[in-house]
Amino acid sequence: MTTGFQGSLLDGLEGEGPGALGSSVVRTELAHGAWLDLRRGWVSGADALFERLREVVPWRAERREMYDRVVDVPRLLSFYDEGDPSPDPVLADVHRALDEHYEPELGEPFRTVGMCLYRDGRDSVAWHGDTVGRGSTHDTAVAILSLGAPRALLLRPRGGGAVLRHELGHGDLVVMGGSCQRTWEHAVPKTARPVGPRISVQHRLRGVR
Ligand SMILES: O=C(O)CCC(=O)C(=O)O
Ligand SMILES: [Fe+2]
Repeated sequence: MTTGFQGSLLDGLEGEGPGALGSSVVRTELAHGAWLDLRRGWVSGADALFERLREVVPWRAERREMYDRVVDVPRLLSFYDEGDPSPDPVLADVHRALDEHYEPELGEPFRTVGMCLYRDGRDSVAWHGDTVGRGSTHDTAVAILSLGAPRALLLRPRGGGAVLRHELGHGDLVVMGGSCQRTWEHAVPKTARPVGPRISVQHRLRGVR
């Protein structure tokens, strides 16, 4: 095994790609008009897809200003803008399947694909909402495919309240919808546990980052 995480033995037997969505998607209504959809094990062949993306995606390290210092962003990033070709045919299928399921509800397709590579437990994303652009004022949706080692996605209401925790990995789909980006925050915290790498693939609507 070269992936550094424990892949499922069954993974890939049914062929690679997204499975059904439909009634296999479990929606949880959250407070303040937010909702969260979860579809475990949505993409089969997730190990192979993970390996290909790790190879072919042009991962970038970024530095950001934090208060009076410039710090390393603790994860690698890549961004595919509207119209950019997908780096992998399975990801193109994923995008199509998301649109088939969600466009009737959202009234528009997913347009951009952001990717994060969490190299190990020291990589993370701090509490935030995806509020650059429309997400700060309008309902939106962010659909995230998780590949590789499971990591916790945390959610908390902005006004304070209990933290929700979902371990995501290995082909799981999570979709944050409704007011989630402006009324809740999410994070992938660092962990001291020895964990392998994880890739998250975030699909967003036009004008949302
Ligand atoms: O890696 C994830 O699942 C979340 C990433 C995220 O929140 C973001 O890039 O805005
Ligand atoms: Fe985010």
